Amino acid sequence: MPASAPAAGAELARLTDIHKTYLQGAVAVDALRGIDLTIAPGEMLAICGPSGSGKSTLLNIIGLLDEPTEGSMVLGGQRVMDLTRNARADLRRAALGFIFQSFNLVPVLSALENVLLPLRLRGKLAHGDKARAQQLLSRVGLSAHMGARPDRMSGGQRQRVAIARALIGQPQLVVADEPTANLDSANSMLVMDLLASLRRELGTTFVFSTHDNRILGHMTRIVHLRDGRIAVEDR
Ligand SMILES: Nc1ncnc2c1ncn2[C@@H]1O[C@H](COP(=O)(O)OP(=O)(O)OP(=O)(O)O)[C@@H](O)[C@H]1O
Repeated sequence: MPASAPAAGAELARLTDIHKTYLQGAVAVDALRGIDLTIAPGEMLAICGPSGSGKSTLLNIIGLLDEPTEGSMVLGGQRVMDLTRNARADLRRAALGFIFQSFNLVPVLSALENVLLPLRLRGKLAHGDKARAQQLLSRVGLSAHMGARPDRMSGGQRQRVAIARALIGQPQLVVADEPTANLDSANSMLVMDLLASLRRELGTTFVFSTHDNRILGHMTRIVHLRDGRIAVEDR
C-alpha cells in the first residue's frame, strides 16, 4: 500500500510523449516509446519494471543527464528542449540531486568533503556551507563519521553520505537509480525510512528506479514500465 500522497494539482515536471531510441551498431533500440508522466512536488515516485524496460533511460532524461529522441519535458516551469546545453547544466545543478546504486563517492575524500563536492564543483564554498554539510551528515546518522573515508564505511553508511551529498544543494527533485540495489534488507529499510522522513521534513520530491519490491511501501506512487511504455500506475 503506497504511503500518503502529496496534494494533487501542482506539477514539478511534465513529460509528454517521450521517446528514446539508441543505436546499437546498425540496430535501433526503442528504449522509451511514448511516455507521458507528470511529477508533483513532494511525491515519492517509483519507476519499476523488468530489466531492459527503460527505467534508467527514463531517469536519465528526468535528471537531465540525457536527451529524448522525441517528446518534450518541462521541469520547474522551464521547457528543457528550449535550453542551451549550458543552461540545462545550470538547471541540473540548481534543481536536481542524484543518488546511485553504487554510491559514486570519491574514495580519497572524507564523508564531509564528499558532501561538499557538488558545491565546490559549482565554484567557491559560501559561508555556512560546511556547517550545513555537517548538519546533513548528523541528520543521516553519521556525526561520528564526518572525517572518515568511504572505504572505511559500510554500504549503508556510504549510501547515507550519498544522500547528504544529493541534498546539499537543496534540490527540488532527487533522482535515485536503484538506491538499495547494493544494500541488505536492514540497510535498505534504514535508507528508505530516512528518505521518507527527509521528504516530509524538506518537501523534496524523489523519483526512484527500482527492482526492489521491499521498498515500494515507502512510495506515494508506483509506475510500472514494460518495453518502454507505462503499463500500470498505482496510487
Ligand atoms: N547507451 C545505450 N546504448 C544502446 N542501448 C542502450 C543504452 N542504454 C540502454 N540501452 C538499451 O535500452 C533498453 C532500456 O535500457 P535501460 O537501461 O533503460 O533499462 P532498465 O529498465 O533500466 O534495465 P536494468 O533494470 O537492467 O538496469 C535496453 O534494451 C538497453 O539495452
